Amino acid sequence: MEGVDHLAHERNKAQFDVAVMKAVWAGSRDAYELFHRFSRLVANDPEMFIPAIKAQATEEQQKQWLPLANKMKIIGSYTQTELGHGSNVRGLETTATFDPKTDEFVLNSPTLTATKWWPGGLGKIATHALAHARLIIDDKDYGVHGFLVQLRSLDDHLTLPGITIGDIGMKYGSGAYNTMDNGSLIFDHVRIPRNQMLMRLSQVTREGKYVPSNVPRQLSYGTMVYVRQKIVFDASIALSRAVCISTRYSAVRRQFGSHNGSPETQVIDYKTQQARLFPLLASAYAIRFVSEWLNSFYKDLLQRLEAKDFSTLPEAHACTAGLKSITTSVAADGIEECRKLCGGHGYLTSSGLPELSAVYIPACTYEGDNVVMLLQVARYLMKTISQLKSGNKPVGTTAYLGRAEQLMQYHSDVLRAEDWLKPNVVVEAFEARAARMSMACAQNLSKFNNPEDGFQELSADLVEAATAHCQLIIVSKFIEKLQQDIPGKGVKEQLGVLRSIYALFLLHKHIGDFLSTDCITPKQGYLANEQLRSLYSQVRPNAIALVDAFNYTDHFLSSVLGRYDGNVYPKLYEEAWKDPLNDTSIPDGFHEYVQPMLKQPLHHGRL
Ligand SMILES: CCCCCCCCCCCCCCCCCC(=O)SCCNC(=O)CCNC(=O)[C@H](O)C(C)(C)COP(=O)(O)OP(=O)(O)OC[C@H]1O[C@@H](n2cnc3c(N)ncnc32)[C@H](O)[C@@H]1OP(=O)(O)O
Ligand SMILES: Cc1cc2nc3c(=O)[nH]c(=O)nc-3n(C[C@H](O)[C@H](O)[C@H](O)COP(=O)(O)OP(=O)(O)OC[C@H]3O[C@@H](n4cnc5c(N)ncnc54)[C@H](O)[C@@H]3O)c2cc1C
Repeated sequence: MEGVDHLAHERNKAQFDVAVMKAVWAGSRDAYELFHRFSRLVANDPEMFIPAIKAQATEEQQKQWLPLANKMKIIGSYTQTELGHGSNVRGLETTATFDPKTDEFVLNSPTLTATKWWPGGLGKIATHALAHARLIIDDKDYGVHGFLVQLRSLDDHLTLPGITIGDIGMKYGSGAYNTMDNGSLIFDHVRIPRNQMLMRLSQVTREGKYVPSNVPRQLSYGTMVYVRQKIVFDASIALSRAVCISTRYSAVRRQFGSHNGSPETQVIDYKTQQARLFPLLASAYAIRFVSEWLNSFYKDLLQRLEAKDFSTLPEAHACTAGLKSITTSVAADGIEECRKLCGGHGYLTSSGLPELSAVYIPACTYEGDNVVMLLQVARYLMKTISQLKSGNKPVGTTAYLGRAEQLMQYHSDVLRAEDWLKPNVVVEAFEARAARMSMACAQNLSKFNNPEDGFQELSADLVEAATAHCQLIIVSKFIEKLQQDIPGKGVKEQLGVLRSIYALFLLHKHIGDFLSTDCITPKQGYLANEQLRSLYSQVRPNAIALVDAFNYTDHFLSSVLGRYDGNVYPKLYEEAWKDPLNDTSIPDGFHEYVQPMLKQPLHHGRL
């Protein structure tokens, strides 16, 4: 039935002010208003190229290139990865050799594996590339630097001499990511003026002298820090979108449990459905709040960099790399779980979930493979621990390691299930687990003569320690969020329930870590699980309102199952009838191929 809200009875159960929760989810009332207006107007517009120019170009270069890029007079592609190397940026093979006679750089791809491979926009549309290449002067290799290279004519869009470009072909699934022209590029001695090397961090003079910067060389990786923190925000959108679909559908879908003609049970009332769905709902909120914090940390970093204060750069790298890894993995796995939570209909394109999954899963790989990113966090943790001996007091997200001695003595004092609702009880357990896992790695590393050998050998443990550290950050930031003044009837209470679900679900999932590090006893683990079950019951009446608070339009969700009005079945049927296969009752090829088979005479005794 059109116009009827089939989920109204669910919305009436809500015990909190949904309008206020919408503003909390959006970040502020203003952000909510803005999102509300614009989400109805615009689609996602991924940035690549422009942040890199801002980070790596001199002011003069920015004045020349940014207006062109902003006004779309040129279209840029962030061209870093090659066929042979993606994670190992220092291993890139493309060369940019300085020619002092002509005051130019000569870009060249010396091997097949030096072919640029993957950059978005490169295959068909980009006019320019921010190409990463090894700077060579007088046969000396100065490592990877960024160069602005024109690829195609601005008159007829044909590729310029010495440049071979193609699209790298179809990607996973048949979905929207295939509309992105990820490309391949070979340079054959392509010349560009010297001033097209991005020279904010280091310069090459007219005489061919390399002038290294007096700022950390890691600043050249600044674009990745910027994009990774944006990806954390995107993870909250992708996961919440899938959770919204599967929560609404779980309230509509009924299976079993009818007594004397009463309606069957809504699948959202099955405890197994709740135990799979509600941690994802809580994770969406948790990722949202940590992304809010990460963004403010990043803005603070930018202000410091302006003032030549580089002190928080290593932490910013560790946080953006680690949170990018954890949140994209949770979102990608969560989307797949949401598909399963919708049963068979979840596999239909019209559910919106297969498309969302196919588009989202590469987030675990692009902008840094998730395992490689966690290894970067582990390096940061090991470095922090190694500096404890010299009296360096860690700050920020590693401050707890400064209390390592105390945390090594910690034993949880939880006696009753409700004790697990206390934020300090949860934080202490997560801190102790993370500290003990990192300290154990550091201790094992010290047994190796060569630290790099040790790092390789222990890398699986190091990844787990880094995971524990990142989960501690997310739990802590959720708790800090709730220390803010949040108005609105019941809003803070609901967020408190979600915070506890998020933390206790992680504890349940990683119970092996908590037990093997002796932070909690098996009995305390059991009590945490008992508390978790009761939290699921508390979230149940609010589930629909909590996903309504994401404020997603039906257009944005693109899902028959996730419709706001819950009118699923008629729309599912209607959608199926739009399939071109249903345009005719007899399929193409039937008369040529199938009918002759059907008309073959049956021989006696055999088919
Ligand atoms: C249905 C419709 C649906 C619609 C939804 C639509 C949604 C669509 C969304 C689409 C978005 C698409 C976007 C795609 C963008 C992809 C772009 C890319 O992948 S571009 C390509 C991206 N490519 C990648 O991400 C490559 C990944 N690889 C890397 O990042 C690096 O090579 C590495 C870090 C792994 C190693 O590097 P290496 O040099 O060997 O490093 P060492 O270990 O030797 O460390 C040296 C020192 O540097 C330090 N440091 C390191 N990094 C940073 C940093 N960022 N900052 C600061 N510092 C950093 C490090 O801590 C260490 O410090 P210290 O100890 O000395 O103090
Ligand atoms: C959809 C998509 C869009 C992209 N867009 C762009 C773009 O616009 N511009 C651009 O330049 N690039 C782009 N990329 C490339 C992307 O950044 C790289 O693919 C990514 O950084 C991973 O690098 P890789 O492919 O070399 O993986 P590899 O490093 O080869 O990873 C393969 C396996 O090796 C493991 N591994 C690698 N190193 C280590 C290590 N040190 N220790 C332990 N395990 C390790 C990884 O965990 C992984 O399991 C894109 C990629 C995709 C999928």
